Amino acid sequence: MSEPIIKFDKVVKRFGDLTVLDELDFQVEQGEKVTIIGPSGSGKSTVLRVLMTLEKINEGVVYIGGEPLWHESRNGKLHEASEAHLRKMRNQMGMVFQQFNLFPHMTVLRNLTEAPVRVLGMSKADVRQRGEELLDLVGLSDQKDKYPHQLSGGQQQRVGIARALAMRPRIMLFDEPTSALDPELVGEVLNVIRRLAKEHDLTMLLVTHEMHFAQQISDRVCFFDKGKIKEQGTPEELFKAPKEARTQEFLKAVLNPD
Ligand SMILES: Nc1ncnc2c1ncn2[C@@H]1O[C@H](COP(=O)(O)OP(=O)(O)OP(=O)(O)O)[C@@H](O)[C@H]1O
Repeated sequence: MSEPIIKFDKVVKRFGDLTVLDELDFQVEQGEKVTIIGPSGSGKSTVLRVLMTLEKINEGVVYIGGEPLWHESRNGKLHEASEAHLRKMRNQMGMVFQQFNLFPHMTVLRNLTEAPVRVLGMSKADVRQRGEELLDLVGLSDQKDKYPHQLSGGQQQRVGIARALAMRPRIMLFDEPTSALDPELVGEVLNVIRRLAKEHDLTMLLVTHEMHFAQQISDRVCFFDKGKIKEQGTPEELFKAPKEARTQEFLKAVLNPD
């Protein structure tokens, strides 16, 4: 098998005395769609935030496409990465947050074109065309001249997805992308992610509380508990025949809350 596109090698992340990632070993293959599920506080979002270089790690090494994320190799040794290295590595990833984080003073299309022009130095014409294609992909071609406050939460989140894709990432990270939405708007966002997963060769890593969706979309589901992967497998294996008592208990609680 080729080199994993994401690899966590004994990664430790602490906040003060609290160990949030506990010598975590975790890998994602190129093109794989992986979902992380688990109880609140188990470290799920931290995995994504570490990848997006929003949280530093304390120990271990994270690799993206075989290259250390938080380190640079000099004279055969790993040293703390420079800001330029972090920026280069971060540009390989796109992240969709719970809160959509759109630029409020920019139109929908400008939200998509701003960073590719400014950060990647792409031509305005190319970026505009790509932006329009992406708005088509998320079903919002007719909204391109509106401002974020004129859109529903579901529409804003679809712009958030298109905006992340506009940076041409190799890896898409989704951090509970529907948890801030009214229930009737969840479906339209999940549909867009489902379509992306099906039609594109992107590597996708998702944290979600939507178990049914995780089941449908994932090649692999990882159950996190206390900063480690307690159990992982295909959706079929994990949801239909979980082996660990902790996984069984968690799934029972979330699938049959009453
Ligand atoms: N900046 C921070 N400072 C201190 N503690 C933090 C910080 N960020 C996260 N934590 C703590 O780290 C732990 C793991 O957080 P994380 O957000 O990764 O959990 P999670 O599994 O995604 O949970 P949830 O499902 O509730 O979002 C939690 O106990 C959280 O309170």
